[in-house]
Amino acid sequence: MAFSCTLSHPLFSKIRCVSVSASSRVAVAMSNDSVAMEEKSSKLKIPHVLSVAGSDSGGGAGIQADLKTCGARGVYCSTVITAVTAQNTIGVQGVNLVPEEFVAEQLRSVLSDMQVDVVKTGMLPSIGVVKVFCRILKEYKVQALVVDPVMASTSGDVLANSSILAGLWEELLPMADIVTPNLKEASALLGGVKLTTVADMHSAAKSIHDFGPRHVLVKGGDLPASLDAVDVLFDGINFHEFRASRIQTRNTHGTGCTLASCIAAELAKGSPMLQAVQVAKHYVETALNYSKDITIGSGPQGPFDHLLKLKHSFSSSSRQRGFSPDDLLLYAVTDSGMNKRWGRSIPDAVKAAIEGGATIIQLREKEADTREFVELAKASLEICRSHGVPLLINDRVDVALASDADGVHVGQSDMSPRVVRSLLGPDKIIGVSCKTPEQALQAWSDTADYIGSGGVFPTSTKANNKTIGLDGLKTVCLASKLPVVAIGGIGIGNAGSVMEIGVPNLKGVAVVSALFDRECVTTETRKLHSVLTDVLSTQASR
Ligand SMILES: Nc1ncnc2c1ncn2[C@@H]1O[C@H](COP(=O)(O)OP(=O)(O)O)[C@@H](O)[C@H]1O
Ligand SMILES: Cc1ncc(COP(=O)(O)O)c(N)n1
Ligand SMILES: [Mg+2]
Repeated sequence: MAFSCTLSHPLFSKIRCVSVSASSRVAVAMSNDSVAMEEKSSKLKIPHVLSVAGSDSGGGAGIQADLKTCGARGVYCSTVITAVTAQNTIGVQGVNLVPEEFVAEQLRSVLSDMQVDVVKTGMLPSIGVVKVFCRILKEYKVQALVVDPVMASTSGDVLANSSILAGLWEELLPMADIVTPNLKEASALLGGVKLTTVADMHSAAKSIHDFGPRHVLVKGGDLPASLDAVDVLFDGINFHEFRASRIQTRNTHGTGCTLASCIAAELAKGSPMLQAVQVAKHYVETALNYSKDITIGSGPQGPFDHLLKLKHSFSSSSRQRGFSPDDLLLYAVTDSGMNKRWGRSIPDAVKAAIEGGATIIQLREKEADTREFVELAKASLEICRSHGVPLLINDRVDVALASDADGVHVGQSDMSPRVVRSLLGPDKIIGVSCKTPEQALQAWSDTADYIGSGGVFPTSTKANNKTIGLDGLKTVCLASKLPVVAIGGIGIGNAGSVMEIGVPNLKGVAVVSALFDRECVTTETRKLHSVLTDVLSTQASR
């Protein structure tokens, strides 16, 4: 049966809602059709966490943290909003409570229909909301309940006052599979005891366990003078300490919400509790470390980056822009053998080439073992980033991932560019070696960013490599929808003639021996750079 109501709270005074009663929905859910649908949908089921929490306008904690965390951990997240807060990095400027009846309605909407695996609570701002939540949750079967007993924001502003404590003690905690108080919340739950050491955290966990939750995790983010960030888990029999290095950062707003929702996400995937806490702890540490330098807002408590992504666009040393075909102009490909012969490390060779004007670097390492290759890539990447030059890895997608290089160049017998794209994501650069028009078209439909075409001339770096000559290069360029870099036997003497074949998508030349099998890489790169810029300015003046 449908009915409409006007919500009583000032926040919603103008809003009318239309709803369907819970009982009619249960009846529908029991029909044969929906049973069949349920069976079908369970085959494609994604783990599902329901977050019951407050909205943080600043986006770092509360509902927003839970949504991002679940998203980052590959888990679906539905939401029941208990309060709307006006919050930023300075503090909490206002709190507007959602009426209890409307919290109840949201709960029923989600729980009656959406196959929730795990429920996670954050800000439950009043005893009424705590009671409504407990009453309704008992009507539905879920796999686990994670309770983050939020009482204050990190800024010290009150989000739920001590009047909720009775509801926690008597109703909520006995239902919880895990409760995750910080030091202040643990102290409040225990009537105000002082907690200042890890030993205190152990005894607090034990005492809170007496209220009935299956597990208690006392979080030590605010433990004074502790080098590590230590959390203590008690499962009713054993204690487990989780330690992470304490990240020096202002961006700790929302760590508690994030930890709890990550635990919920891992439980929803089916992990046992100990493993869920371990993963969540590691996730928070990684996210904090990753975003320790980002600056959002001017207050003392910044949010961090749940998606481990912002660093790239905020850090001044990172690439500031996406791939541009003009990056292909002077494409330097390192060769470990040659550099070794001339007594250079790969990072030194990279630095020298960039100083001479290389516009993109590819590391082609056929000799180094994997661990060494990753280290070489990381060291080279630091140099490339500080000059705004993209760094690609030849063949090795794993090395590109491990080093966070800007992309990969693959050959026809390496991993398909489409698979590489699925592994590296939309922002990385993917290049493919192509000798024929068909291969060039395939590279485009496989989502590559550019193609390397050759060998144009015979070369010592690839024995038995069929050359395609300038005519072959031109044919491939004309067919290609992607920008092209020419490769194979190209140096200062012939780069001009290659660039002058007269096709607009030929954007540059890739060079190995002409730069690295020489005594001074910077000098040779500079010479080649001036040949190429001469060609470009002649072409521009035509
Ligand atoms: N600077 C930090 N470095 C590493 N981990 C931290 C840091 N601050 C907090 N944590 C971790 O973040 C999680 C949330 O802890 P805490 O800040 O105590 O809770 P809350 O955010 O609820 O106040 C815990 O696992 C804690 O150990
Ligand atoms: C809406 C809302 N919920 C929870 C917190 C706690 O944040 P923290 O994780 O920093 O203690 C918050 N600041 N705002
Ligand atoms: Mg905190």
